[in-house]
Amino acid sequence: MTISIAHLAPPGTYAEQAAIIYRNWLTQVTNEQAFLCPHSTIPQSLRSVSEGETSLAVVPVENSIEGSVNITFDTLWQLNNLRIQLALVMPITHMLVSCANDLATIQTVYSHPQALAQCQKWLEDFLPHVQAISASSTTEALKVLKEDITVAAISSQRAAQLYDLPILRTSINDYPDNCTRFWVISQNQQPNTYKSLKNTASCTSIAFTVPSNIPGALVKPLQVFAHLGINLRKIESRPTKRSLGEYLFFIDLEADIASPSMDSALAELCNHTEVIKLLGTYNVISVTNTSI
Ligand SMILES: O=C(O)C(=O)C[C@]1(C(=O)O)C=C[C@@H](O)C=C1
Repeated sequence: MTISIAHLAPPGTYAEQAAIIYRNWLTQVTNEQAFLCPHSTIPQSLRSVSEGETSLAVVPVENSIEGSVNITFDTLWQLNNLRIQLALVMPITHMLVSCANDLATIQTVYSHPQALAQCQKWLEDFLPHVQAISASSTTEALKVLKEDITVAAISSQRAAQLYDLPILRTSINDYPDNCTRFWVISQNQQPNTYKSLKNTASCTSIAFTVPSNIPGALVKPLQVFAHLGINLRKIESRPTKRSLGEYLFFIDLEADIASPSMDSALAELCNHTEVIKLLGTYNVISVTNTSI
């Protein structure tokens, strides 16, 4: 079987880098060949898995400076047949890439909105008068840089090398320990091939809506976890998009779905939620750590 892995295009994105790291691991442990499938957007990457065009997608979920990648959460809620297989935490070090000789020449900086936000203070301090323009990825604007020395992009060192472009400033992210969490997503009902080798998962992610906008509507589902001693790692709300002030909730829990306490929690949660979706049970690994 040949495995295909969808990720955000074009070449050089951080999502591609995460997909390459995951592919190398997969080939090493399963002996299966895997190839990368670039897609123009994160929703397109996820839809390609949902529709069976690709086996897997590697998508960004959360950044240590800027927080959640909302489009990933919104798309996962909309598509019903996807499961998280693994989480990868990857260090992110942004470069200012440009053919200009100095900062004074630059008039425009392009990057993905997440990357622009991760370098917001640096941009205010060192390029206060430039126009920051959102692009569909950190590498989208790199192809125009050789034609215009007034333009810069925020990208990775690997991307600068791939496009043979000079780096004007290194490590421009506002906090040095910047990192992004990616999820490896497959269709549900997959064998454990795509997961880490450990027998138990350290994390389970779910999403739900609550029955109505009444006092205690969110407390009740949260109390289920408190009573069963299940620790919450993260909670995120997103608008349902149906009406203003109506939310759905994404929760990461520190427990394997197969544990007895999670079994009880899921049964109990059905009494306090309107729609509930299991997003996956998986392990979290750091890509600097080779122990997956
Ligand atoms: O544009 C890219 O290079 C991406 O892979 C997207 C993305 C993101 O959406 O968070 C991934 C990691 C970084 O946090 C910045 C951008």
